[in-house]
Amino acid sequence: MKFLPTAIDGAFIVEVEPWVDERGLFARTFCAETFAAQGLVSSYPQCSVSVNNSRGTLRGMHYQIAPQAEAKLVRATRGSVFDVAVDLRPDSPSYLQWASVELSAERRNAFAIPEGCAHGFLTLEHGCELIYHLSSNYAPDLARGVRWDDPLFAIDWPFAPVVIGERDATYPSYVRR
Ligand SMILES: Cc1cn([C@H]2C[C@H](O)[C@@H](COP(=O)(O)OP(=O)(O)O[C@H]3O[C@H](C)C(=O)[C@H](O)[C@H]3O)O2)c(=O)[nH]c1=O
Repeated sequence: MKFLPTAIDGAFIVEVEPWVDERGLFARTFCAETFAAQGLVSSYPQCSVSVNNSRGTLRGMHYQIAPQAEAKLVRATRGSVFDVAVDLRPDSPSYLQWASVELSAERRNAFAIPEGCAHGFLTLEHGCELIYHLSSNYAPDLARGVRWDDPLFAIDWPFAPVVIGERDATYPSYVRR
């Protein structure tokens, strides 16, 4: 695996290094020891799948607050998405900055996002599926969100969402801490 740094401190794009032969390929997508050596969370007790029917579906920007903040390892297993994280850690050198990566089933890449960052994505084609590895259990009472179009972050989305849920469309503007 290759770990590519991003604009967010502690967030990395994870690229696979496949072994290719006449049968196809095999690639390692996670290794606790390697992730820990990279300073990444190496334990993900929950995994989830996200199925998105239409191109232009936006989910986010979500995060959980302490004591169940989530580190996330996100990958696309069908299609491709514009995947985004925003740093909401006031003590971080990249506070309020965002980073994006095109995750796709074809590239088999992933986005490793630390605790304290909001996450969201915009699907770039119909029928996109994502797999999430999460470092904390789901805690709806601790779930929070920020606006995908908050001018404070100024995320440069490739195009406006076509499908977005009521909750995601109505988060309040973020207040700098
Ligand atoms: C996130 C989650 C949801 N649920 C239940 C709660 C709802 O009844 C249903 C749909 O949840 P929600 O609308 O919050 O799903 P998304 O909008 O896709 O949320 C996710 O999308 C953004 C982009 C993320 O980064 C998070 O992983 C997560 O917040 O699944 C669970 O049971 N467990 C979970 O971990």
